[in-house]
Amino acid sequence: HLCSAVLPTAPVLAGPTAPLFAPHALYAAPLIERSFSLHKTHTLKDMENIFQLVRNVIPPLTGKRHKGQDGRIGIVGGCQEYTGAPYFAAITALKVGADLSHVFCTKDAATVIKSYSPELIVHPVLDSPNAVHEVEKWLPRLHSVVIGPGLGRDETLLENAKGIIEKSKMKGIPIIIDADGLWLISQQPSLIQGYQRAILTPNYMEFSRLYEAMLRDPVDSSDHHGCVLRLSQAMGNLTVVQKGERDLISDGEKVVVCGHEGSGRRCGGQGDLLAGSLGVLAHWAFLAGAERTNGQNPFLVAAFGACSLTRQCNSQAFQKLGRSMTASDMVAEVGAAFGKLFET
Ligand SMILES: NC(=O)C1=CN([C@@H]2O[C@H](COP(=O)(O)OP(=O)(O)OC[C@H]3O[C@@H](n4cnc5c(N)ncnc54)[C@H](O)[C@@H]3O)[C@@H](O)[C@H]2O)[C@@H](O)CC1
Ligand SMILES: Nc1ncnc2c1ncn2[C@@H]1O[C@H](COP(=O)(O)OP(=O)(O)OP(=O)(O)O)[C@@H](O)[C@H]1O
Ligand SMILES: [Mg+2]
Repeated sequence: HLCSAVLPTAPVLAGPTAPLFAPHALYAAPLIERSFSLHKTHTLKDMENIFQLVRNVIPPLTGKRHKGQDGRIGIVGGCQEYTGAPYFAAITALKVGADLSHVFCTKDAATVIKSYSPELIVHPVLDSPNAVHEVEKWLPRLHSVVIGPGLGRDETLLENAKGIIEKSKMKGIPIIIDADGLWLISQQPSLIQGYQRAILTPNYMEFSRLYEAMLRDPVDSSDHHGCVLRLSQAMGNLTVVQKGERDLISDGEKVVVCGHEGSGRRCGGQGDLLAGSLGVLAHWAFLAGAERTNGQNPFLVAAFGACSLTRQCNSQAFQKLGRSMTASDMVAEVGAAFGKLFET
């Protein structure tokens, strides 16, 4: 069933050198041509496999677990200008299946974010003089942290985010870096370089900034594949998710493509849903380990899961609302989209 639903946008696993099939050609070719391609079996197998790998890491709802076991996620972001982004990330983490979702934001953003949702735990600490310590106290209770949605670019806040990244690394916690967190990384790549429990989720601009900072070259728009691979390698093989018409996910060894059908609508906040869902999936995949992911890098599997989920939410919300669809409408689709992709 899934095969036919996602055939035109099948994920592809490819190595850095001479892959068995050329992913670009595969995507450029019309469906009919691809169906007769020599590589059909290989592609279908990979596609089914990677969805199956996502399913493998999802914890079963057994009734024997206590609150918190399926995920306690921290979101670092939210300032005077941006209160939506951390909200979208945090609420999505809950709707994907985390038990608790914490937001660490500035004082003036906190009341606003709390008023969006009673489900979120909101800490107004990010602009306090001892912000890093205030967040550090919570780190032993968190399974993953998402740094950057709605963080803004205030120097003090970026400095605090830096301290939080350093403390999270010391604890070995998976770190998802998005939005203004990526701005910080572009200025100081060594902050995260080589930490393979980190996942970067750049959009077009964020990717260009990072790539130029690391490779000292502009992005080669005729070779997205090579660019994402090289950026991951330059960062020390952490996972990079280049968001776009197709999402390219790489750990410097492989490139996984997610071209799952979404829609033409690009409202703000979609990336925040991706970051929040990845917070949970990264924890689940990391906990499940390489055995459950069939030897594949768990973070590649988590990223593929989060990308396909976000795109499925986009597709479902768009079918209902068309052009008026916004990020909140996508949040409302998380449950059904997750069920459709991973639980049927
Ligand atoms: N409701 C909210 O509070 C939201 C807040 N947001 C926050 O806003 C802050 C800035 O995020 P931005 O994503 O705007 O980051 P940037 O300040 O890097 O801006 C990206 C810019 O690139 C442009 N762009 C995007 N794709 C492009 C493409 N393919 N080709 C050319 N230009 C392209 C966009 O129009 C945008 O102006 C972050 O803190 C982010 O989290 C966003 O997440 C959106 C929602
Ligand atoms: N052209 C596109 N076609 C289909 N899906 C897309 C396209 N561009 C982005 N997406 C999807 O939208 C999601 C968010 O990507 P996007 O590039 O909008 O992030 P962003 O700019 O960080 O968003 P945000 O407004 O939340 O900051 C990703 O899951 C990506 O797969
Ligand atoms: Mg973004």
